[in-house]
Amino acid sequence: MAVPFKNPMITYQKAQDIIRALAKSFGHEEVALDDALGRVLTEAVGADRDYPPFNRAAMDGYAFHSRDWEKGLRDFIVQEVIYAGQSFTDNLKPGACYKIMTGAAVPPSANAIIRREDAQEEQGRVRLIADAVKPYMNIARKGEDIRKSEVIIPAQTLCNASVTSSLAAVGKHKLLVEKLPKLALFTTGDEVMPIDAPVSEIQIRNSNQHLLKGLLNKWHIKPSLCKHIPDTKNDLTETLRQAMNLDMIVMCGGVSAGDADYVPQVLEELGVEKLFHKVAIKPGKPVFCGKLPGGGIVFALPGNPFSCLVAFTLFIETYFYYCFGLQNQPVYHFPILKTRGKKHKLTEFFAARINQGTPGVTPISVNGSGDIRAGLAAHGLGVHPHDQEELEQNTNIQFIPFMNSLI
Ligand SMILES: Nc1nc2c(c(=O)[nH]1)N[C@H]1C(S)=C(S)[C@@H](COP(=O)(O)OP(=O)(O)OC[C@H]3O[C@@H](n4cnc5c(N)ncnc54)[C@H](O)[C@@H]3O)O[C@H]1N2
Ligand code: MOO
Repeated sequence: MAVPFKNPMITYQKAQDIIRALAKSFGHEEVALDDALGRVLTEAVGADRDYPPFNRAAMDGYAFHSRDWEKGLRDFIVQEVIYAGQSFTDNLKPGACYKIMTGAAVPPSANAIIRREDAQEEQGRVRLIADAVKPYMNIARKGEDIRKSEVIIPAQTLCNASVTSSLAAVGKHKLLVEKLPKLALFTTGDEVMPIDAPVSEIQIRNSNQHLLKGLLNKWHIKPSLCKHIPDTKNDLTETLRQAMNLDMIVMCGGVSAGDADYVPQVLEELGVEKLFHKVAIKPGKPVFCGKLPGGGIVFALPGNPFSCLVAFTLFIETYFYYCFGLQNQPVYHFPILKTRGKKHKLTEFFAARINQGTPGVTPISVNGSGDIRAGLAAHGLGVHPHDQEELEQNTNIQFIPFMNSLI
């Protein structure tokens, strides 16, 4: 009798291609600048005026006209004191200067500033000391940074503090951002207990719920439904049914080959179209991904904590990068600082840390994908390609940083 045909596992690159092809925006919404950190801007923002908007004093000192200096004048009458935010009263008379503060607008009759440290002021007069004077020295000229209407922040930018401060500078207090998906987060397993409940020797605590909440939170996504589901087909069916119309379901556990691993079967019974189940990676191999009947997507991740972290990083993050119109998930190349072996034919992802001294990454040893310390101290995942038995010390490897781990 013929041996039943076993589907070959797809590569993680192929799985990522499938996910990218399905990615879509969840729509746009307007938010106040105060709520924009961590969100993705959907509109390009231009300068509302020239920057600096006026000729700005870059130093506390004395503003005068270089013409007077060229005529050999070194002693000036202090005609007026100008503070930041304050307008001047009169144009400079010949032989006069302004005492001016950093950030103040330099009047048109002055075109150079000598620093306070390079001047001697006494009784309304000042002696200015400099080897040479060039027009506009110590003055930031109107429009020299940015011209009015010039785009300063392109669309599809992730808002960090530098972005929100630039938006604030141009008066953009309301902005259009990508909407976040409506998402359900489910963990599964009869042995998995709430973290504040007593645990017997053969039970474990629900650490993955916190792992996944934390990973989602980096994208500012809060699940609208968050539940733990026991390992029965009935419980799974009833709970999953409530989430079929959401944009996304993220779940973990119950996806491999055990007698109680009902997740893929129940999802398909509820009308989910399987996109892939099992990818040629370690850890994370049993990951499942499917299309919800309502148009959303479901990711069912393996239950082992490190498998869950790896599958989230490779597949769910890829999905978010594309849905939010960001560039590809970054992949860096670094020398590996310690030789690393592997005995199987799958692509392996290992926790790794960027070194602070010698440039490179150091693998972090853990005792397999069930080790609860798996992601501790890691900045991201090193990639050990399927066809290489050994990654020799100092060879360049691919490194996928965890979202926001490098800043
Ligand atoms: N016959 C086979 N058995 C297994 C295979 C296989 O290919 N054939 N794959 C193995 C691999 S690889 C993985 S990974 C696991 C994944 O299994 P499941 O996704 O079905 O997950 P569970 O069996 O439910 O749990 C695995 C492990 O993780 C613990 N767990 C589950 N949920 C949580 C949680 N919320 N917080 C913390 N820890 C959790 C669970 O107690 C188990 O120890 O399957 C292998 N088996
Ligand atoms: O691949 Mo499983 O994801 O090793 O434990």
